[in-house]
Amino acid sequence: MLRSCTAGLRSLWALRGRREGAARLSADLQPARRLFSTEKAVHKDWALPNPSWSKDLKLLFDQFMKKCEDGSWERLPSCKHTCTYKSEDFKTYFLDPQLVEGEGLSQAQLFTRGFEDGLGFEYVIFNNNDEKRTVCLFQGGPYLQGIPGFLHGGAIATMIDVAFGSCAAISGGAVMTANLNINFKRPVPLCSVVVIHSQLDKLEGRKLFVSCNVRSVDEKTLYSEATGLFIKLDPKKSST
Ligand SMILES: CCCCCCCCCC(=O)SCCNC(=O)CCNC(=O)[C@H](O)C(C)(C)COP(=O)(O)OP(=O)(O)OC[C@H]1O[C@@H](n2cnc3c(N)ncnc32)[C@H](O)[C@@H]1OP(=O)(O)O
Repeated sequence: MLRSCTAGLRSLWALRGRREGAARLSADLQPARRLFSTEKAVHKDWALPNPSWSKDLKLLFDQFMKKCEDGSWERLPSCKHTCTYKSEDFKTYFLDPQLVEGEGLSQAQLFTRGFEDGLGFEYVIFNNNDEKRTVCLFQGGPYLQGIPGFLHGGAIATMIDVAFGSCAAISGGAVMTANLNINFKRPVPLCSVVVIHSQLDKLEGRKLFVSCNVRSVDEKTLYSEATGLFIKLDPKKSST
């Protein structure tokens, strides 16, 4: 395992070197890195394959893209600068308008998208709105190491939180994490791909109860199980 991880790291560093030219993305990948615009800015969609994605991740991505064709599943785009996930709701209800308008948020970016390709969180989330569940395909890079050769538990918790957030948002819209419970059953090898299956178990007023499991690509290894409580934000309340 360690040998394959070392090989993975070596190829990541080689990749990094190759990318230090003027063209950051290779020409053939530029169409895949779709750009889409909002009123204010142009944002890159990070939930698409890049050269650091392993064969496993690309294969699973293709399988889920196929499932999207009949509309039962949808791939969630992902921006560094929170152009998705109804960020306007959060701004309206929870942020000081001066902070929003001023320089305060100009440096802000999504924690999980703050790493160079392949070094941190590589992931894509697919939603099944009818079944109120999500699948998150996640490859944790070398900067997420905890004990040598394995992912940091905090990185796994982060990814579970993000996957849960997307799952809860299907029914709740703008939600926040109130509680997370994680059982870490097996360590996750660095640079491997895991699949996080999340589902909404119960909706009770503003409370959304979710659960998930984190498994290897072949589903033989159960790495973690978790439950979470998300609260639908109340526009009449302020968190500050
Ligand atoms: C593109 C981006 C995609 C990224 C996805 C990212 C996902 C990441 C999401 C996060 O990490 S959010 C950051 C971490 N979370 C926080 O910082 C939340 C901090 N907590 C709060 O702001 C408030 O506690 C919260 C908004 C969650 C709830 O406050 P409210 O005032 O709106 O609700 P309230 O306290 O009235 O509680 C509503 C109900 O939930 C229950 N509740 C709240 N917190 C609970 C808790 N921790 N455990 C159990 N029950 C809880 C509470 O008892 C009550 O139950 P009942 O309706 O039955 O009376």
